[in-house]
Amino acid sequence: MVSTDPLIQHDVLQKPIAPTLRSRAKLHLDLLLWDEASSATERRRDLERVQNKSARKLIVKPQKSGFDDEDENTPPLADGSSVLKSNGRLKRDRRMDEDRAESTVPSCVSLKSDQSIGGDLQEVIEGHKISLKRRCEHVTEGTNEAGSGTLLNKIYTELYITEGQSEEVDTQHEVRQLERISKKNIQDTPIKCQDIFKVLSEQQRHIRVVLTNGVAGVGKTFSVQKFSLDWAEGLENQDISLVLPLSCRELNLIRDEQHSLLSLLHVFHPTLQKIRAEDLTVWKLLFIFDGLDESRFSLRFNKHQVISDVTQVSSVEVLLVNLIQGNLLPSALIWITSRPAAAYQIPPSCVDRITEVRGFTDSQKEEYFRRRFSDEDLSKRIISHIKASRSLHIMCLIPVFCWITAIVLEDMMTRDQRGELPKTLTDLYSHFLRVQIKRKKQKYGGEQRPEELTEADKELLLKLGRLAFEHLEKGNIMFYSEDLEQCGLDVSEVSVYSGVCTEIFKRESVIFQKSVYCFVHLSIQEFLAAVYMFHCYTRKDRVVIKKFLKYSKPISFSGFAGFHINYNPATSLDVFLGRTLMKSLEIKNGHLDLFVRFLHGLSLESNQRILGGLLDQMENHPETIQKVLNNLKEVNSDKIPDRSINIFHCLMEMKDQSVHQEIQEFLKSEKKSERRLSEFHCSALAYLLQMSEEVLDELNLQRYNISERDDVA
Ligand SMILES: Nc1ncnc2c1ncn2[C@@H]1O[C@H](COP(=O)(O)OP(=O)(O)OP(=O)(O)O)[C@@H](O)[C@H]1O
Repeated sequence: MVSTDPLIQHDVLQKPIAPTLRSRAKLHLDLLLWDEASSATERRRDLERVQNKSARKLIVKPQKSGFDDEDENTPPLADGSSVLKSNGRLKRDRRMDEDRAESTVPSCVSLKSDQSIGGDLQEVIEGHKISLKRRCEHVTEGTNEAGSGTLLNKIYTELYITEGQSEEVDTQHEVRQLERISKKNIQDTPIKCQDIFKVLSEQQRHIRVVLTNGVAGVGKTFSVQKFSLDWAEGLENQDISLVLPLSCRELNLIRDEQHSLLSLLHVFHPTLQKIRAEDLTVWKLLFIFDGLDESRFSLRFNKHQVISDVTQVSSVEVLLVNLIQGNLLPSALIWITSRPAAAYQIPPSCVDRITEVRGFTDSQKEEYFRRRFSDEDLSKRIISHIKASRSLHIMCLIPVFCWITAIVLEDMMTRDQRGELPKTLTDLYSHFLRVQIKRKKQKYGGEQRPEELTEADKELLLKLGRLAFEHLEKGNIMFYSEDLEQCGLDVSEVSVYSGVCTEIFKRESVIFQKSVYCFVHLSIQEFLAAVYMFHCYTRKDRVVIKKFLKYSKPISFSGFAGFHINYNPATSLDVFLGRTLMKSLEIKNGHLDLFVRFLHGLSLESNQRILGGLLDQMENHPETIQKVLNNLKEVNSDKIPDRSINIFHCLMEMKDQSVHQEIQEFLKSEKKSERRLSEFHCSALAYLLQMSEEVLDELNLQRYNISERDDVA
């Protein structure tokens, strides 16, 4: 029936922020050796030539074309509703008509426009292609050592992407988004990444705005990188004149500045310094906004300044909204990627196509490992190990887990003493940290055996843990050197653990004068934060723990009601973990869920051992562990039905099989069960059924003793 594998919990990837650490090659402005004086006349001539040539077929829109009459009547700062009603819908419909006309034009016409672009303009495009290729062809995946980047094309594995949205977007928590991915009954139409702007059926109209959803670590940024590289190498989408990736993470850095669209492009794509406003109107542009979830903008589609001129200065968020709505450069294509919980920020009326990156299929998982390891024998062994462990196999649906698994298994397989294969997330992440410690030792030397930690190592890792924890609480994923200093870290210390925390945005540019750091993936930040918190608990650091738990309100825990009143960090593990769980359950978007799961996992001695002395080994009395397990099972989950699945995950992290077994028995029993299935059991049942490989012919809920509410749920 349902899998007996204890850990089927790839939902880790809830909300991470995983920076794909692209290599940021320096941009060589000197590629473009422009002679300003001569190019001006030349370019005007080119422009005229393009406009004349394509007047009949190509719609070359000056900024206000098509809507001038309306725009003139529109006050620059329009009240949202009136903008939307008087301009938004009407404009959109009219634009659609024009766009439809445009979309019937075969792509070669656009290509013709490129060909007719004169030498200087063509040179800008070529220069931009070279620069973009440099930026996209390597991936660094957690190491920022010079030259260490892998070629994207070597490791890039085709992803399973679908058109349309499989279900209503869950704005609360991405755990369920991930679970949804593995449901087998979703209607979906696969689409190739390079085709997302193509009209694929007669029913479809011109595709101007595409929104790509996908849970964290599923490969959105990689897709953007691959799309851009293929364009830059002249392989795909050559009807587009310029592909312009703008990561939201980077845009955050100029959140408080005022820019025009043109100056924004100059800042982020210095190779385009020489382009002018009129160039933008004749070229077919694609703007890619990667990682909307990471943006700190508030996109106000209902009330904003209307901008239709690429030289008009405003805030970045206003420029973004105008681009998306089509007020600014109405013929430009827009691609936005986002984790599902943040996608609601874009009104559906602005979006022509929604796609969803769903991760790797089983065969793609295998291909990933084959591509990753040049040693064929090693990749074969790794693939068969993953297949043998159902939990790992399911986790590898999400590419970032494939990456962590690959690092851990490569190390385990090439060691003499392999040890037990990781079965829980805490296991997997503890091994990941161990491998990073070992790599650091091998690289920077040290007298001890590679996995032994000195006091200085411990101190450094715990400082990183503190950084992770303090910023996790605040919801921060990026840090500046001041933040490092506040935790007693300096830049050189962080760089020795570049596989864990690393510097991003090394690009030379005026706006990036400050170095910015982040953990290689949010799940790694969550893990280190849990390591730090567990350390504070074992060291009885009352100040940190009390501060963390201070604001948590009591939730009804039938097993230990009232303990919150007299909480004392020196008391016991079960009380500490119980309070932390309560705190996490109070947070609606679940941003401490994974942290709490790791914290429960770290209470097991077996995981503490993997970390090679980083945590003080606790004398865990079996009774204490049993108390923690009992408490988890006794949480009154009726009050938190949406969140009870995380309690099940905590049990799994502690390698407790009892709930799993109970569910199995429920499923096997022929006669109607006497015992009432609680909300908690229902969540666990639903979860296990979704993750199971076996398809049930029938699930008759009437056979189970559940409340009506559960039935509806
Ligand atoms: N197509 C792919 N081929 C090979 N590896 C991939 C692929 N997609 C993703 N990965 C691996 O997964 C990691 C995370 O991917 P990526 O950063 O693209 O995810 P994301 O969806 O943008 O996540 P987030 O929402 O957290 O930013 C990459 O660093 C890489 O190791």
